[in-house]
Amino acid sequence: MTIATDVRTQAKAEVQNLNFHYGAFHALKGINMPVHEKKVTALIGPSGCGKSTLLRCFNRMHDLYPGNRYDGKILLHPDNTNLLDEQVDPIEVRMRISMVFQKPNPFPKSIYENVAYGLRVRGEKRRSVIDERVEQALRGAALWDEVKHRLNELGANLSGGQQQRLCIARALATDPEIILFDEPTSALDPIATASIEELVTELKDKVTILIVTHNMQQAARVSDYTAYMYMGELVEFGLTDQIFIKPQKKETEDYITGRFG
Ligand SMILES: Nc1ncnc2c1ncn2[C@@H]1O[C@H](COP(=O)(O)OP(=O)(O)OP(=O)(O)O)[C@@H](O)[C@H]1O
Repeated sequence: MTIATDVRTQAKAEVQNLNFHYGAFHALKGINMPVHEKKVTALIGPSGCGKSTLLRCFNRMHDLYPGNRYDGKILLHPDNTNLLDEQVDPIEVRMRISMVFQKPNPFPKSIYENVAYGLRVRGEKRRSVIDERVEQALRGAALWDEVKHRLNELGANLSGGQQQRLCIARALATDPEIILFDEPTSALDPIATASIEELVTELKDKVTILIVTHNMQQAARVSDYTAYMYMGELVEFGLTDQIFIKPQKKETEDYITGRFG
């Protein structure tokens, strides 16, 4: 595996010798990779290579199903917490690391309550604090101006692109350190896709981002770093410009240029 990184940026997280099993199936094999702070890292590779599996390790989603097994570490800096440690509460992990899914999935609640949800789970009861955080999160997701007069309407009444921005606002509300995006635009039209891509680029001023995408142009447009995976292994990791212009491995080049995959 080839790792070329920009040493000037700090790692927000580090994947160390990560193996993951779905029962008997060995889905991730010895993954080592930094996740740079306040940068966008794209996970790319052919269908079934393990992109979503890797993403889901970061917020311990796999804990929800029996038979799944992690080995290795994902260290979250600055406190060096190993996110995969059994002693670490997955609920706490999910407060620090939020996820935005492929299909917009607002809760069957109002726009306001969708965004307030994580704060309420955290035990926040002060209405003024919740109001302020909801507005901040909706502004952060570039949705405030479109919804400020209809906060009590159901989230599901919004367009697909707006629903995805609502899910991003919900993810932002708890002030996460990392946001995981799992193919966030694959269910959206080109205009909604462009607005989500623009948002991802703006968000990296505040938060570290990891994004799974099938769309090579999207990876090239939005990410600073790219990881190319194949059959559960990390083949190459580096600055996106380098991976797309001058990859070090032939397998990466074949995938990027469409000769394979
Ligand atoms: N719940 C599961 N149980 C068993 N195997 C699984 C499970 N989920 C995924 N896999 C297998 O793990 C491997 C990696 O799947 P994963 O969904 O991470 O790939 P991916 O790169 O995200 O693919 P895609 O781009 O098609 O979404 C695949 O071989 C898949 O069949």
